[in-house]
Amino acid sequence: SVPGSARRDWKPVADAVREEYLWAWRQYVERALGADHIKPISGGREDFFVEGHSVGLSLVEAVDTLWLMEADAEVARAVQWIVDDLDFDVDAPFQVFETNIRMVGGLAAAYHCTGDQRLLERAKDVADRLLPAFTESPTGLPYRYVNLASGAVSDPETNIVEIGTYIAEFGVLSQWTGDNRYYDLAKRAMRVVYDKRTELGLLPHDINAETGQWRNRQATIGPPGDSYYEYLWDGYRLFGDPELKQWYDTLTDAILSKQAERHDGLLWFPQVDAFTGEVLSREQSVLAGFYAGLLAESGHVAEGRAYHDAFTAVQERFGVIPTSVDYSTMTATRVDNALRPEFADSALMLWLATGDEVFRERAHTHFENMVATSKTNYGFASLTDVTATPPSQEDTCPGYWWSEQMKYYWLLFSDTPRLDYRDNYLSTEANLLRGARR
Ligand SMILES: O=C1NC[C@H](CO)[C@@H](O)[C@@H]1O
Ligand SMILES: [Ca+2]
Repeated sequence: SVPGSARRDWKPVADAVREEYLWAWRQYVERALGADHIKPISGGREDFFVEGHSVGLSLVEAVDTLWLMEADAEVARAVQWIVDDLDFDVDAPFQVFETNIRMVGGLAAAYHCTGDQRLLERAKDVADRLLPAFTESPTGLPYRYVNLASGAVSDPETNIVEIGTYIAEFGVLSQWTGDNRYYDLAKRAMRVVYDKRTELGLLPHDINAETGQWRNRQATIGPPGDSYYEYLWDGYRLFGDPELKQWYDTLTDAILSKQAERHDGLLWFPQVDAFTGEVLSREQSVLAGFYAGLLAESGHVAEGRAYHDAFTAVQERFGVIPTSVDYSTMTATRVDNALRPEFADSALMLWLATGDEVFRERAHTHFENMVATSKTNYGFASLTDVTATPPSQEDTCPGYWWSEQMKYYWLLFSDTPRLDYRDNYLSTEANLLRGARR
């Protein structure tokens, strides 16, 4: 670690993060309370899951972040809205994966931080409405959509992210309620996928939930492969399940030996044919950046550092990392960026794993560039073109902004007493499910 004298005082940066966040929260409460999204340029409201029916997504995503920032009056306001106005009895199909990581996860984190039993009840309520997607499936691979009121399921044409990103949220529900159904259904879906790995130990990413047949050949650690791998490790970390660790290690060894390559001295993870190993694409999604943190957390620190170095080169080139780049030419293949948090996610994970100040410096740049390009009238806006001067904004702010990068910056710079920095767990949506210090 850095000798005391060289260690920078990050408190002013922590104060700036908290000030920006509480300013954005005030705009949301005044103009869009209960909306899934605020429209940050116009101050309007926007639905995320179902057109015409918001379920307070940004508010639910914000609760644990507000709590970690010791904004207790704002926490109380948010909890009051959840108790009084949040209703999941909506006769419409909700995407099972997004509803889990955002709503189940957000409510579970709010309960973990506040201890308010009513929040656990709401987390269980919405999780129970998702279960038919698993129990109605002939293979155990969940359907993509479920009607929260009728339980009708739909869309078996799914992928390993939407099949395998449940065990963290479902597992703590099983732990906190004593009902193992949640854990067992989440783990079974992961096992079915793992048992279909190819001879090379790689996974394609698209699969039919009714037939169990792969629908593509490409393997990726980016979307829609990413959080399947993440949750194998997370399930082991949270619940000590040795099978999940064995599955994770087997797949990760295959990825590191067959799905990684050096280019201009930087480490990258191309898309490859899962059956032959042939490189199919050298495009890298900004979402793949989470993998640097996962590698570091799971004992592959050198590779994690090297992959974060690669994305740092992209951040240094573009200022704000484009949605995807071709790393063989370092050109943007998609110039937008929907306020994606992954670079900051893995910066926090790498800092926790190594104590190396360089990750706080990189995250500080990420924060400053985000404020400089996304801040607008009533909040922070996604960007439609990071290469424009100035970058052009879109009148929308994604729900994960309230849960992810602002929380990562706060934890990196504040040294808040509300987090156990040695033993904690943040889900793929940065929902705090372990390590709150009340
Ligand atoms: O796992 C996820 N994928 C996409 C979003 C962030 O880019 C967010 O919902 C979450 O981090
Ligand atoms: Ca994530």
